Amino acid sequence: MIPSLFKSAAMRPASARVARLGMQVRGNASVVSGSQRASPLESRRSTAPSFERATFTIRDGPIFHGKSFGAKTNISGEAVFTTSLVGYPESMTDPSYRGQILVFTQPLIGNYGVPSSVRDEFGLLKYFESPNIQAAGIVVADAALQYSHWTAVESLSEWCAREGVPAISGVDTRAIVTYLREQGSSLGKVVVGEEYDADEDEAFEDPGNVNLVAKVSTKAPWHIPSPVGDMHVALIDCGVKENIIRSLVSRGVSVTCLPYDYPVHKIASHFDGVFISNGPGDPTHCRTTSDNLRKLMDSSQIPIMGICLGHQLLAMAIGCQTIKMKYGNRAHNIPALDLMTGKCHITSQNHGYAVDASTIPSEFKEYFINLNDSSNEGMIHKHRPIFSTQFHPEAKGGPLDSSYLFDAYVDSVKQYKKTQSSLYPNLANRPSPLLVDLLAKERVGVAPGVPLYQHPEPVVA
Ligand SMILES: NC(=O)CC[C@H](N)C(=O)O
Repeated sequence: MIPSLFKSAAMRPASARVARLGMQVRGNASVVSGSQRASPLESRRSTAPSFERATFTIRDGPIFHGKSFGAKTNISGEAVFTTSLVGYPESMTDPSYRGQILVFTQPLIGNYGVPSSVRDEFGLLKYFESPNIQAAGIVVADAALQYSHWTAVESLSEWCAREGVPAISGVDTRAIVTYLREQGSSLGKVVVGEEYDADEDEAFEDPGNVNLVAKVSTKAPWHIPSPVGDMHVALIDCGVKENIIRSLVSRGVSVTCLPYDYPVHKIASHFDGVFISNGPGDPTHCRTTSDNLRKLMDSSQIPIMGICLGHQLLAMAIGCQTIKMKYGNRAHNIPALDLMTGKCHITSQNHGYAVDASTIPSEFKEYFINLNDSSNEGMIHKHRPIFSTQFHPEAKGGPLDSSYLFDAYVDSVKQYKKTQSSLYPNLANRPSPLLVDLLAKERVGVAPGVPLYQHPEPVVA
């Protein structure tokens, strides 16, 4: 029962909230013991390794006791939850999760193992969204120690340990998520091995204070050619997912990935389109990018598409405000209504910020809205080929409902290229050395004459 003294969740002290969630309260911190919980798979395994104890602690909130099944290291970050049922390799390697401790509501994680770093016909990672795990740590109810899938090469536990990412299992993720939904996304900490002592607490690091995009964006431009078409797009890499690049390259669009703060407006005339990727953290850390986009839209009619952080940055460029959501939207089944067609699409999402739709200026209109919480899901220019979505139309792990948006973008890129080629025949068939020299001229990072490398190598943490 909620004590009548406290009118809203926000007014109740942590201990009252914790008691309501069915946790044991000790002093001003609560303890949930998961050490006796064994997953059915673990109990069937005859050579089950022994795991160290670990705790997951929410700042000013409960402590959950479980066991470590990843790297023996301690981390702190923003605790967020995803309700996705599948796709943990894709989610964990999504650069938008950088700095976040990812709590899975799906109770059993790891049962199909972890695939290899094999690349596809375009040289892109087939099963991951970036070369490394990006989430700071993971929290699951049960971690499957036995796994089975034809693509699997190692267990979730081995992968986390190899990548230096702590992971905790045997905790009540239902209680964690209930807490995060009531309190909002909170800072959290995973501590492995030692007995957690709330009195000797180290500071909780807030990734919201850091420009995470600067950490995940490419440091120098790189190029990936499309074998099936002659269009060419400049992609502002704020932490791009492999499947966004694949969605373009497979549709005949060669992609040059640029650092997030690259002055794209200065070189836009050499491209047929501009794309702004997803990425981690608070969009207001990337004002250089939104300023560049403003200059781009003022000086060119080039088609533009943005996804997630890309949507937020495009919105900032046209004067919109962004807001931090209470606990964000992270799932593969969120309904978004297309306001142009009246059709509802089931979408994949991973964001903690949103565009305040009331600040969208009159030359744009709202494109999609979220049918769960009515938040903004996209915007579109009334006359020009510019649009962006908060959800992920490229969605690796699915659903594919909104992949038609890439077709729409590529159509506008094709159209623009045709118009530009007839207006400026000299710009057609631009050789790539020109591009390298051009990129070098605008920004240090690429030496003239040196070929652009094809794909960044995995970064060893
Ligand atoms: N997936 C993304 O691009 C996330 C965008 C932004 N970092 C947010 O949390 O809202």
